[in-house]
Amino acid sequence: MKKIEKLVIKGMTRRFGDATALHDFNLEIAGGQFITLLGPSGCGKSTALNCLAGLLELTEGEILLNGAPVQHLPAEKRGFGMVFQNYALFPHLTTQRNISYGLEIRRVPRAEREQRVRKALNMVHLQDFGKRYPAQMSGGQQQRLAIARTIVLEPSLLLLDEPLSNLDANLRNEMRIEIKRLHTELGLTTVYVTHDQSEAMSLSDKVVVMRQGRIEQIGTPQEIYNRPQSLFVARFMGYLNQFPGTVIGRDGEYWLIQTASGEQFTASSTVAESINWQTGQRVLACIRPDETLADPLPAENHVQGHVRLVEYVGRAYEILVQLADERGTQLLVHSAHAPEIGTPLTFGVQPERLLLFPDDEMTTGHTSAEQDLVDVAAMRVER
Ligand SMILES: Nc1ncnc2c1ncn2[C@@H]1O[C@H](COP(=O)(O)OP(=O)(O)OP(=O)(O)O)[C@@H](O)[C@H]1O
Repeated sequence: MKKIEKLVIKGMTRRFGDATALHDFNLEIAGGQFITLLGPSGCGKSTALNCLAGLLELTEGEILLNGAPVQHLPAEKRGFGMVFQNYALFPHLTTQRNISYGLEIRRVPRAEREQRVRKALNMVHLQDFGKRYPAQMSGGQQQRLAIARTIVLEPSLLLLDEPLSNLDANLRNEMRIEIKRLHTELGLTTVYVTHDQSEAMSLSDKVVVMRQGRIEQIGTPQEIYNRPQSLFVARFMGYLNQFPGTVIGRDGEYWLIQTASGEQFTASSTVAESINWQTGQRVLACIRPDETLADPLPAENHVQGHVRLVEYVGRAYEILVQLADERGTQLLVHSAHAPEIGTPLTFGVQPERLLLFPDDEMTTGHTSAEQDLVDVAAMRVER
């Protein structure tokens, strides 16, 4: 199979009638990389993957495999392997036959076939399950079989569409490690679709965050996590707390903001347009709950409120803090200690972890699918 040196996707667009499911998708993938497409339901992740796989025709754009266009090739001629969310196993074939089927179609000689099936079974730790039928195996085993069936064909590109979504939390973690191991050991190039940010963070060399059929941000997990370039990406990365303020000045790389109740904070911004911000710019200041500091309290950037709820979330207490502002803002804070309900609480946040985004309709207007995400955040705060 042709190894990937470079896969370049240029202006990939897919429309269904009047609706654009994918718009001007551009991405470069180097051989050996693990790429994740991350975003909420309906943002176009599967459409992008299916276009890459050759299961959907592109309305516009190009896919260049080592410089040669492949967008007009049928799926089977691209040499890519796809693992589907529902596994798509053959129920009437044993594990061995499920794996060997693709090799039979390709007329691989019997001896080589048997040897490759054995190797694939070992690779996914299913060597003792060769004679079982899919219905006789657990969800995790079926998932491993789906992967084995694909990698036995030595695909130049492995495409995985939410492969862990049908598994319970423990198995998901186990299989996540398994997928990364196979990717590394076999030197695969992988494109993985998920709506789970922790999966994207732990697996990827590069994360592509998508929203409404468009790419919102591309970066390493560290870049996406620490330097989200829009409020949408920030929320997706767990910056659930937000409160409004106004820019009142600049201090080197930091911004000085003031809330409606007169408190001042030093904060950062990862948004490119922030270089044009003037005094008076309305902003939303965002903090991840696990980046708030109640004990020890930092020297500056203090927020004061009252404890409304306390919940142990393992390693820390998650505290719902009610601020005294007229908007009734509630924030989630993490602390090593559990305070009494109703008591005052002061916490702080380091200026580089308090991120500012423009507070306008463009950044706060959400589609219904995105609203689900926002609702999840809101639900946590409403408890
Ligand atoms: N065959 C189709 N006909 C019409 N619209 C479609 C079709 N397939 C997808 N869409 C639309 O395109 C958009 C993107 O869908 P897609 O399945 O790519 O999203 P997704 O991010 O993979 O979502 P999920 O995580 O829910 O699978 C959605 O609005 C969807 O309704």
